[in-house]
Amino acid sequence: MDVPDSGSDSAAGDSDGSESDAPLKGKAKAKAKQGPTWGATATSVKAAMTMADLKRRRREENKTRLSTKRLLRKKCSELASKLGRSLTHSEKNGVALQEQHPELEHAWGDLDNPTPPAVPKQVPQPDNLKVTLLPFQQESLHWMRNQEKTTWKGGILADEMGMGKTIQIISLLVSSRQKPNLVVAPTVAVMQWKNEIAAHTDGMKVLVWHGSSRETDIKELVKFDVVLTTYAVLESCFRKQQSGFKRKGLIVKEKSPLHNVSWKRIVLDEAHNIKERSTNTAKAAFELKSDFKWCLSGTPLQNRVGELYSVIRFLGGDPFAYYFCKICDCKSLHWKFSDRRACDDCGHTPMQHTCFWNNEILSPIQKAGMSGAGLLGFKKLRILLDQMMLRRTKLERADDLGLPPRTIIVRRDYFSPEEKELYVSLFSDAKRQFNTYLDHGTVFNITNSLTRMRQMACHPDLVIRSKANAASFVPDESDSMVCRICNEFAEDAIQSKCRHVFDRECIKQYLEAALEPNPDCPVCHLPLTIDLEGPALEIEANSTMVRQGILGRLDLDKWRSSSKIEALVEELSNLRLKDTTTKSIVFSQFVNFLDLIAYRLQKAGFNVCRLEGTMSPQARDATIKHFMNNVDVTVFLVSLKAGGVALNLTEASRVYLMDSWWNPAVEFQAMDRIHRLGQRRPVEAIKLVIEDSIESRIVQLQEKKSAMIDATLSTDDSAMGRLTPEDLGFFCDWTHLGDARSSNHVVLPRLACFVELHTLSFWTGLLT
Ligand SMILES: Nc1ncnc2c1ncn2[C@@H]1O[C@H](COP(=O)(O)OP(=O)(O)OP(=O)(O)O)[C@@H](O)[C@H]1O
Repeated sequence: MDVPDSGSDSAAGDSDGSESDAPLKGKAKAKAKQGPTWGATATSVKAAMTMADLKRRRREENKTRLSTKRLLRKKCSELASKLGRSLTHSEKNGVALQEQHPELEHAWGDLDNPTPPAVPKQVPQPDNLKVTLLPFQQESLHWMRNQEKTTWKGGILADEMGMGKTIQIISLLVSSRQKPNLVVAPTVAVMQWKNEIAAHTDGMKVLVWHGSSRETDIKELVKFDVVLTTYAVLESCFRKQQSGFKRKGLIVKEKSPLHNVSWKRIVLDEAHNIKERSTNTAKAAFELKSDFKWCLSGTPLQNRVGELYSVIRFLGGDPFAYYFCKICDCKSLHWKFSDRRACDDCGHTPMQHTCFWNNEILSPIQKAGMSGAGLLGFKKLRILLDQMMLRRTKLERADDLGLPPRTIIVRRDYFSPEEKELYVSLFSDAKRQFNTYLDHGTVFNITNSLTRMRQMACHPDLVIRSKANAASFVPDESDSMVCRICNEFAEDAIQSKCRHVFDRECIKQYLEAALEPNPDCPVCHLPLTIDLEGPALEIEANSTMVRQGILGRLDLDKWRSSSKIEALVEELSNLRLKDTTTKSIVFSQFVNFLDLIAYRLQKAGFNVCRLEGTMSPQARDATIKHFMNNVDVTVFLVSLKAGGVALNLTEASRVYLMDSWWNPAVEFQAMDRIHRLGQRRPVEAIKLVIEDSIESRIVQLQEKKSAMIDATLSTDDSAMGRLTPEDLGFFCDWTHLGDARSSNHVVLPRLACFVELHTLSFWTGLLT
């Protein structure tokens, strides 16, 4: 018998597919609540009915549907005449949602006269906190206490980097001392948290929950005031619990202690680590249980407005993070379609379900930019952020902070004639490949070409003498750890199912910039399956596998520097002439480039030290202390991937960014390692750009992204004016197009997240 598809006349639902493997919960309860439904589970219901019953019921349902349709049409036309324009798809969806979920009508309050956010007051310093809070920190303590009384039960503390978010959360923990609390932080920040808690509290008990011998007894964990752990450990525990792991040929599942404790508070430090909602790390965070939840990030928005969904989902924002059914009262935080055809709770199709966030904010901004429905989307986003985010900038709170000024300078240099010739040849090659791709649809690896061009702008040897290109190349054990995209020793190495090794950041870029939705492995061209958030490949302690730097492949007697390295030498030499005590940090994401810089600077008489991702935590700590405590060590060469976040390096007052990164937030994070509380000298951040290369284009993109971030996070309306509707479309989240069916091997064929990179027009513009 025919079962009518109740969804045939409705618009598409909008899952990102990210929760398709969510556990089945409350199914029976919900079904009982909804009554019999059409769809996958309808057969047994039908069997129990007589033919007459079925016909009668169908007639009744059709009647209801018709009258609902008529009602919706009427409501839509009323709204359209009120707005003076035809309704968008999302707006029609919104009308349908409100019909089934009347509470949504008031979700935004009065859009024409939004309630201004409450102004936080200063509360007295908590007695048992050993550091004196600055006035703006006393205000955030007031705000946090109040937030815990709202339906959000937490929020996002998004002060700029270096304003002391750690101490602000510690003040909350001591002001209402309850346990146990969980802090999840990047690995480099864990010891910093431990030290700050030890230094500023009255003996709070802290457990660093890391390493293979960590405590598994939940009864022991709950005895601590604060349990500190990392995103990698959180993800790994969740994976072992959900999917299990192989032991003696069998799949074993292991309970995750972190997910089986009911925490008092959970704090996600550098919460942008969960920005991709479909990753295992984000899902692992979503499944944690606590009374109150806090997110800390100086850069909560890095690429796209859509990234904010993850933190809203983590906080459990109702109704903003929920999926709603358009034809019944079903509502869920999870995308629950076990059979991919019918909702586990209500039985209606995926087409009938809509994520409130996507419908109200993301789609309108994505489709209409900053006019009409898009502008309304931005207004709603502002209202939402005002409810649950506190962000102060260093400029706004300059008086409280007493920080010296920070100047950002872009130094523009040009290639020498020889460098230019090499660059043009590389560029022509990429252009030729691109044209063949356009004409014949052949394989074209954009990321490889982009990386080569960026490396060429730093020093031609990074391309010509890369391992893959070196004439005298003899593979050794360390080659198994070379990233197959940038040909550098992979500092944060992950492996694809086809067993190729990539630097995590490089393969992310590759996937994000792909022209086709499911890009192949850039090496073997098999379908690419890789867990972007999986643990990094480990180098055994007794391994002979050490990074063979580029210097070993060069004839140093004949070696010549590059325009960019000479620009740095000039900068540092001028600085040394003025003041021998000023210390500088030099960031690059290419460790081979750091080798060349180190060689050249040592020849110029500078005493340097360096920090790389392959160093153990102890070695990192020792190197940082060496730099901080020795006056004659004036230059610290730091790999951007290893030392770009969470470090306090206030002994230095100059930062040099040697190569441009697509995401400006990464650069801001790096610059703010020195511009933070504790800094006494004026700070300068100098970006070195080769003007006649791809780098000048990257700087343009960064400016657009910064404008988008300002427009979203601040109340600065002029920032919005710097963006075109097309820019806004690019910045929105397309992850719902992704296929994230497997929780362990997440493939993210995202199309738009790399701003313009995915568009043919970008490439045509760049390569003509
Ligand atoms: N009230 C205060 N008095 C003295 N020092 C403070 C105070 N608040 C914070 N600090 C110091 O400021 C430095 C920066 O703090 P913290 O690392 O918490 O900043 P943050 O906002 O978390 O930065 P990021 O976002 O870069 O991690 C730390 O050394 C901290 O001890």
